[in-house]
Formats: sequence, structure tokens, C-alpha cells
Amino acid sequence: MSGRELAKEVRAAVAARAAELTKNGRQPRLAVVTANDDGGSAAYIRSISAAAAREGIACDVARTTTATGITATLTSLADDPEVHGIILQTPLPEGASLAALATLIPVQKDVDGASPESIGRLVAGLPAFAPATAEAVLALLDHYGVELRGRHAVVVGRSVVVGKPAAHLLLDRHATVTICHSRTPDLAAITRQADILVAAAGRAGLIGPWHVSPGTTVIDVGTNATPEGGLAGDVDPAVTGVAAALTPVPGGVGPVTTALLLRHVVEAAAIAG
Ligand SMILES: Nc1nc(=O)c2c([nH]1)NC[C@@H]1CN(c3ccc(C(=O)N[C@@H](CCC(=O)O)C(=O)O)cc3)C=[N+]21
Repeated sequence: MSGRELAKEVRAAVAARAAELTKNGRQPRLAVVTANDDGGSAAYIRSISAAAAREGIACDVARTTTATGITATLTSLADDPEVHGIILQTPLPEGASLAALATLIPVQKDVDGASPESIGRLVAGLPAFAPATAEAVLALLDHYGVELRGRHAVVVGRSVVVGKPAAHLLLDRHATVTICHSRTPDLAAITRQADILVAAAGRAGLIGPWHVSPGTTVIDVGTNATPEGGLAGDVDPAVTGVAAALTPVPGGVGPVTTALLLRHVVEAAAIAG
């Protein structure tokens, strides 16, 4: 289940809206804030910068190394009327809290749905931007016509950026949702019951062929840097021999995530001022 075709569709619509906004004197602008040298995050920033350039969206990357630096950067971006969207990259520096730092991102600019206010609104069913990665999982399932209602979705991983919001979005679509994590004793016993398996643990190759059943549709959210400088998912590609379908890494969730993040930026720009 490639994500490239869906990403292309989303990008075309986003480029058209960006051109319209720019013509009206309001070019959409995204600020990316990063304080890590993580390979997955670097791949994301490359992907965002390239897609933004193609779509006519302005994109600035602010690099810092400390929580204090992040605080200062977010505070100034929050007040800058030219900036419509802000994403703070994880992982964060040791000791920094995403929840605390993300409170500095105004909800209208919170294009990756990271602030406690955005998360609360999402869970309560009020308008907010959903985290782009979690939204990409649902967009891929819809694109390939995978039924969610009444089916068993198993999410492996409980991060605030992916696992928790993906579980909520699946729940809203009437799936029965189980969340597994590093302290789940017999992971395979649970994942083998999944109609839909979302792997978002951040551990390369965690999910093997013995974790899936012939009916399982597997969405691989992992973006683990390989020693060769590439990306590997959380799912062993050998899973394709057993499961009903699998999203590849690269070329699966990643491109859709980037496209949806930029869609949020044009939506934020359209709403602003
Ligand atoms: N607050 C926050 N939200 C995130 O969503 C988030 C984050 N922090 N930190 C880092 C991870 C990683 N991540 C990726 C998204 C897209 C690609 C992507 O577009 N990958 C391309 C390949 C790009 C390449 O190989 O250079 C693909 O899969 O085909 C990669 C990685 C989002 N993350």
C-alpha cells in the first residue's frame, strides 16, 4: 500500500490553495523547530522543505539545542503574524517536555496537533489540527478502502505524537482499539488478533511475520535511521508474506504525513487574519 499516489493528490490540492493565498498577499509560511540530530527527524525535515518549495509554501527551519532555546524560538514564532504554522520536532533534548513546550504554540498555528489544547480538542471532538502522522494512518486506510467500523485495530506504541492520537482517530471511526507498548507481555498474541495493525513503536523490525495473521492490514509508522543513512520501518518486510497488506518504508506513511502537514499550513493561513 504505497502512499505516494495519495500524497501526490493531496500536494496538488495544497499547491493550488497556496497559489491562491499568495496571490492575495498571504503566502503560507511554516516554521520547523528542531533540537535533535535524529535520522528520522532529519528525513522529515528534508521531506517538508522539498515539498514546501514545490508547493509554494515558505518554510524556515530554526535549529537550537536546549529547552531554553526552544522556548525562546517558539515564543517569537507565536507572536510573528507572518508565520501560520509551527512544528516542533521530536525527539526533544534530555529533560525537555513536549507537553510543556507545546503550550507555547497557539492552537491556530499548531499544525502538528502537539499542544495539550489541540489534543484535548481532538479527543473532545472540537475543531483542531490532528497530528499529521496519525491523520496519515487514517488517510491511507481510507484511500485503500479498508473498513474500520467494528474491526479490531491494534496500535503498538503510545507516543503523544502518533500512538495515542491514532488510537483516538480509529476509535472515532468505530474500530475496537487495543493499545500495546513496551510493557505488554505477549505482544504477538494481541497483534495476531488485529484486523488493522498500526506499528508506531520506533523500533526497527519489532513486528515480524509471527505478529500478523492473513487478514491483517499493517500500517508501518516507523522511521528508524539505518546505519547506511536510509530509513527502516518498525515492520520486518517479510510480513508481506503473511499479512493482507503492508505500507512500505520509505514511500508509505511518510510522504502522506508531509502532504497533510502542509495541508494544515494552508488551512492555518486561510483562517489567519
Ligand atoms: N513533532 C513531530 N511530529 C512528527 O510527525 C515527527 C517528529 N516530530 N519527529 C520525527 C518523526 C519522523 N517523521 C517523518 C515523517 C515523514 C518522513 C518522510 O517523508 N519520509 C520519506 C522519505 C524521506 C527520505 O528518505 O529522505 C518516505 O517515507 O518516503 C520521514 C519521517 C515524522 N516525525
